[in-house]
Amino acid sequence: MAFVPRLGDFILRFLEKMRPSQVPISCLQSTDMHTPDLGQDRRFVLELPDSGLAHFALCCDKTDRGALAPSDPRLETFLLAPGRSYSVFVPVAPGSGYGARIRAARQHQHLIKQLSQVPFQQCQLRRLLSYSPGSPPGSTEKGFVLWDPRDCLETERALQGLLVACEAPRPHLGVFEADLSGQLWQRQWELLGGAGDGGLKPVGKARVVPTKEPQLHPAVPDLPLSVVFPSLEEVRKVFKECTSLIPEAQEVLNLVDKCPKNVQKGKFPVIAIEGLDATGKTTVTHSIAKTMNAVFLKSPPPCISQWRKIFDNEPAIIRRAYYSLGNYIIASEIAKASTQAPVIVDRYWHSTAAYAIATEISGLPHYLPPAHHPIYQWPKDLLKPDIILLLTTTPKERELRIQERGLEKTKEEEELEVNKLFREKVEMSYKRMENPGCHLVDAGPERGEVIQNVLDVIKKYCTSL
Ligand SMILES: Nc1ncnc2c1ncn2[C@@H]1O[C@H](COP(=O)(O)OP(=O)(O)OP(=O)(O)O)[C@@H](O)[C@H]1O
Ligand SMILES: Nc1ccn([C@@H]2O[C@H](COP(=O)(O)O)[C@@H](O)[C@H]2O)c(=O)n1
Repeated sequence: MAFVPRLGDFILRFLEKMRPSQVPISCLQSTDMHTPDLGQDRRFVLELPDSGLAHFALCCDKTDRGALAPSDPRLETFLLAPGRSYSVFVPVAPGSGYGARIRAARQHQHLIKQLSQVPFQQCQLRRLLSYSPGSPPGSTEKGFVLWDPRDCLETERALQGLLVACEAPRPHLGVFEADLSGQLWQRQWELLGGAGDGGLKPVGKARVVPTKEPQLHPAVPDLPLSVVFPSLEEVRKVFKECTSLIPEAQEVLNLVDKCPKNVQKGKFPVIAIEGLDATGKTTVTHSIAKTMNAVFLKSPPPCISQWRKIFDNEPAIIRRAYYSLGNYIIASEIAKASTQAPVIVDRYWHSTAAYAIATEISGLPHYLPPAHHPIYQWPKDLLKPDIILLLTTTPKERELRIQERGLEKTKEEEELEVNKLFREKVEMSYKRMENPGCHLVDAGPERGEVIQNVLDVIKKYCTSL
């Protein structure tokens, strides 16, 4: 409660400093907040420190009370923990296309990057997703809760400065607090006007009420529009929107457009090798390519690898589109090569989809889309391999191999190392892929044995050999 006058005072000071003559007095005096009409029924999913998910709505009179769940003490425990919790959202207008979603994704990533630096290094960020039940896919909005354990003015000031400096889409800010009865509320602030107006305006407060957990993680319906694109046409649309922001996107598109479309494989077998990093894919693919006299290919292909770092640093929607396009380029190379010899591919579509699903679905592995969900299907317009092998090994063995190898790691590889749950989600997603699904191979034994096991599986299932 002490926060309210403090935030009000601060905003007064802040706005006065920014534009003394243009401070909208009405904004600064509204300490008698009302419960806003939040219009559409928006719900929120918060990833808790133990990777559980807490679901809530912001309650106004029109909230569907039938959907409310009994109280969830985890929400109070987390959002009212000593210190201060802020929520930040990047809005996306309903029905927006890829352009608006890309801008929102970049804004979200920019905020996350800034909030991992000074003076926020004492703070913690938790993923928060907002969605409207029953709305068409594409309506989820990404945000986060920033928890400042020290509740210090410096954090508050820096956060407001960061948000006020944001171009469109302008983020939404909320601050959590309890009333005297212990009820959890969110106080909401609007960023004012254009860059010249710089400031925040209190717009009201809403009760935080737990809601029932939906059957599917709310990010699932959006996956085909955000990271697991079902066709080349969809990925192209995403990348086309990127060309004005990232010139290299046009270079990638030029290469894709040179490739023949809807290609078919030749008479020789096509084998894809998949697995988490350091499970031995490169070792296996090189060795069996030699044994089988096969052509070795790798996704993403060398012709676009020079831009990989650029796209790896972009938000998921752009990063995944890059890898998807890489798969379509590789497909045309597979088509050509498989008319002459067997083809071995180091990573392909399953890598793109499994990592994407695991990254987008917050919380524990059981929140992943269930087995046989359409998201695990192979894209209809992408050349299918004859067989896909998934190399698996224990986390300990992988760690050993990573240490021994000592190469530079991608951000995702670093995450795999530290985040056991992420690793489990990638592997579980791999195992749920179907049509074609993966044949599992234990990659734990010594190299020779793994390679022999791989060759045995290929011989058993690859009838065209
Ligand atoms: N069966 C094995 N036993 C012990 N070490 C292995 C085995 N297979 C591969 N290695 C070693 O483990 C390290 C990782 O192997 P490799 O590069 O083949 O994995 P990868 O799956 O291709 O990794 P990434 O996906 O990160 O490129 C290498 O140093 C390799 O020599
Ligand atoms: N077809 C692909 C290939 C790779 N990725 C992403 O790249 C990372 C691993 O690549 P390595 O070269 O280190 O094996 C992994 O994090 C994937 O996200 C992909 O998405 N699709």
